[in-house]
Formats: sequence, structure tokens, C-alpha cells
Amino acid sequence: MNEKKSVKDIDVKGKRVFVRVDFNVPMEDGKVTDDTRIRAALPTIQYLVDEGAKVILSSHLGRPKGEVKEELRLTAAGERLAELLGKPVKKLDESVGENVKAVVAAMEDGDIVLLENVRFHAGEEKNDPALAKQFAELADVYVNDAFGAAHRAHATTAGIAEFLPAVSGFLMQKELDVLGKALADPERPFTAIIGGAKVKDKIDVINHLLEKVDNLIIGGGLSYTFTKAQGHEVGTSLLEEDKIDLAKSFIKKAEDKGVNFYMPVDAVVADEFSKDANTKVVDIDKIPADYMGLDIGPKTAEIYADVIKNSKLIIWNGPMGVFEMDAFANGTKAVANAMAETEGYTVIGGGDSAAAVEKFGVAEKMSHVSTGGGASLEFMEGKELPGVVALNDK
Ligand SMILES: Nc1ncnc2c1ncn2[C@@H]1O[C@H](COP(=O)(O)OP(=O)(O)O)[C@@H](O)[C@H]1O
Ligand SMILES: O=C(OP(=O)(O)O)[C@H](O)COP(=O)(O)O
Repeated sequence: MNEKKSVKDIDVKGKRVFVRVDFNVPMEDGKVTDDTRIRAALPTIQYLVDEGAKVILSSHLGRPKGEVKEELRLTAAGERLAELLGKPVKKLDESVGENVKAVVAAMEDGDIVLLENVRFHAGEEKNDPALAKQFAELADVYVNDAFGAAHRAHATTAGIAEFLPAVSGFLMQKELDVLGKALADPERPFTAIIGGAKVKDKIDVINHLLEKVDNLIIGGGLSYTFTKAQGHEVGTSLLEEDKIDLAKSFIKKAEDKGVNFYMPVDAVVADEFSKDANTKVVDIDKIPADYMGLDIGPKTAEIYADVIKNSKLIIWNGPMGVFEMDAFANGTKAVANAMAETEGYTVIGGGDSAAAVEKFGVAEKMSHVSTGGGASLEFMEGKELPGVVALNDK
């Protein structure tokens, strides 16, 4: 599907391989609370170990902005990785420098070293060539398996590829293949579900998807801008006034293209943004002036579930409501359950939708849960990802 070389296309035996992974995992009290991204990187790491490479892993964690932040060290991620592999992982407290060079020089084939959080250096996010070169000097080959960070042009996700043979890992390949195939050659009916909070972050993806899908479903906080565009009042719901005209143009574009554009027909509204708020279910044209919509209503959920069950391919990005609060979780839950029940191919575009399918216990039933939130969105917008562009062509 994609045209980039992978680890399978090169010889790694005895080579020092610099692998960029995305171990940007949720942490609490110094413990990894969700190891999905670590598990997703195992096939590449295991393959390199089995092939007799010297595996040098690197990742970012959080946004330390060029400073050492004790709570953002990768130590816990390294420990979890060692448990999952059943093999020692030597975690270093730096990512470049004399000590790192010495440790790497002493590595044996099949050894694994995990460098410290690369964002402790300001040059990482600036894609500083001098820093990229320092990383490159540690290795003979560069492998990018960090799909979740592929939309970033940073020293370890892009810059380093200037100095070394650069190929993708298995996770990167799989993400690009699944998302690429979904968009390029979709099974039909093809349905996209876009929810979440911010219209402005998802405008481009909605626009791009209108060129591709048979059904476009809108939910979550961003749907009220569309409801307003339909001519209804939305009370105190999230609203991006300056995007109302654009929302109108999308409704029109959908009509012109014969895309079924599904918007909420009812909503769960609340008198405040709180789990203890007073709530009621109202038709979408009857949102009271002092209430805000925090979930799609039951009629909407039923319509959306039907569309999902009758689709062959469904991609989902963004929750239908404030699913973190039980009172406003039903719409997201209904969509998650329909995704679990449909016979269609189901793709979850990372971020909060991935958290939602986990929360509702149906993650295993999805065909593909992307490890990238922002990355999968940018991919769906049709943008080229710098972390992919930097890799060598086949
Ligand atoms: N109607 C709503 N009003 C306010 N916030 C909402 C509403 N529906 C969903 N949200 C919030 O949107 C957030 C997720 O939005 P976003 O970051 O755009 O999604 P994703 O991470 O899946 O890309 C969630 O925290 C959720 O509580
Ligand atoms: O968690 C990530 O992004 P995501 O939450 O959009 O999937 C990636 O690791 C990228 O992190 P960044 O947004 O700090 O560059």
C-alpha cells in the first residue's frame, strides 16, 4: 500500500538500530496506566531482537519543553517494556552524550537500550540538525515506528532520517496501510463519524471526508455549530460562531455530492457543565436558552447505530458527548456498541474515541484502533506526515 521501506527491506543483523517509538503513555503516580502504545511497538522490537540487531529505543513523554522534568522520565515505560518482552531493557538517564555513546558501544547483538525522553532537549521539537546528527551518530540504521508522533517534524521523528538509512517499523506500516486503504479504496457504504469538542480542529477532516464517504455522522460538542447552521438555537452549548457559515457550506456540499449528512435530532441537555446537573432530553429544535447540549439524545443514537450497522467501513474520531460523566455517556456508548456489533470494518482514530471504546469494554471488537490521535486526524485530512515523508522510498 505505502511506498516506504520497512525493517523487512533491510539487513539489521549486528547493526545498531535507532528506533523511534511513541511511548507517550498516560501515567499516574509514576506508573504507566495504559500500556497500549508500548504493546503496539512490540512486534518491531521483538523482530529486531530476533534478527540480532542492537536496539536503541527513543521516545518523547509529555511536553517538557526542553527541560528535564523528573515526572516525565521514561523509566516506568522501560520497566513495563521489559515485563512485556520478558527481557532486560537498559534505561538510560540521557538521550545523547558520552555516557550514552559508551553504553551503545558496549551493546551486544539483541540488547535493548531505552534512551531518556528526547524532549528534555529543546532541539528535539525544533528539529535541530545538530541534535538529529548526535542521535544519528549512535546508530547505523533509523526505524520510525512512532505513528502517534508522525505528524511532528522533530529531530527523532524526521531530522535524523537525513543522516541514516530510514525505514518504517511494523506499527507504522500497519497504521498507514489500514488508514490508507480505508481512504483510498473504501468498502461501501463508507461512514465517518466525527465528534469531540473543537470544530476548528476537525473542519479540514470533515471537508476532506465529504469527498470520500457515503455517510457523515456529526456528534459531540462540535455538532452544535452545525445545529445552529441548520437554523436552530443551541442555548449555552459549545458554539464556534465564526464557523457557522462554513458548517452551512458543508451541509450544502454534502447535498451536492449525495453524501448523507447526519446531525443530531435530539440532545441530552443540562443546566450546567457538571455530573450533578439537572438534565433533560429535548428535540434538537427545542434546546432551552439556559441549557447546554452535552450528549446526543436517544433518537439520534438509534439512527446513528443503524447507519453504523448498515455500513461496510466505519471510521470514528471523537466522542458523541461528555462521556467522562455517566449522565452524558449514553450516546458515545451507543455508538461504541454499534461499532462492536456491525459486520463492517471498524477503525478508531485514536484520542478520546480510543479511550471510549476501552471504557465501554469493546476495544477488542474493533478492527483497528489507531495509536495516533492527532496523527490519524492529519492523515485523514489528506496531509502528508513529516515522519513518513522522511523515510526512504521502496
Ligand atoms: N457536547 C459537548 N460539550 C462539551 N464537550 C464535549 C461535548 N461532547 C464531547 N465533548 C468533549 O470533547 C472531548 C474530546 O474532544 P476532542 O479532543 O475533539 O476528541 P478526540 O480526542 O477524540 O479527538 C471530550 O473530553 C468530551 O468530554
Ligand atoms: O499523544 C500524542 O498525540 P495524540 O494524543 O494526538 O495521539 C503523540 O504522542 C504526540 O504528542 P504531542 O501532541 O505532544 O506531539
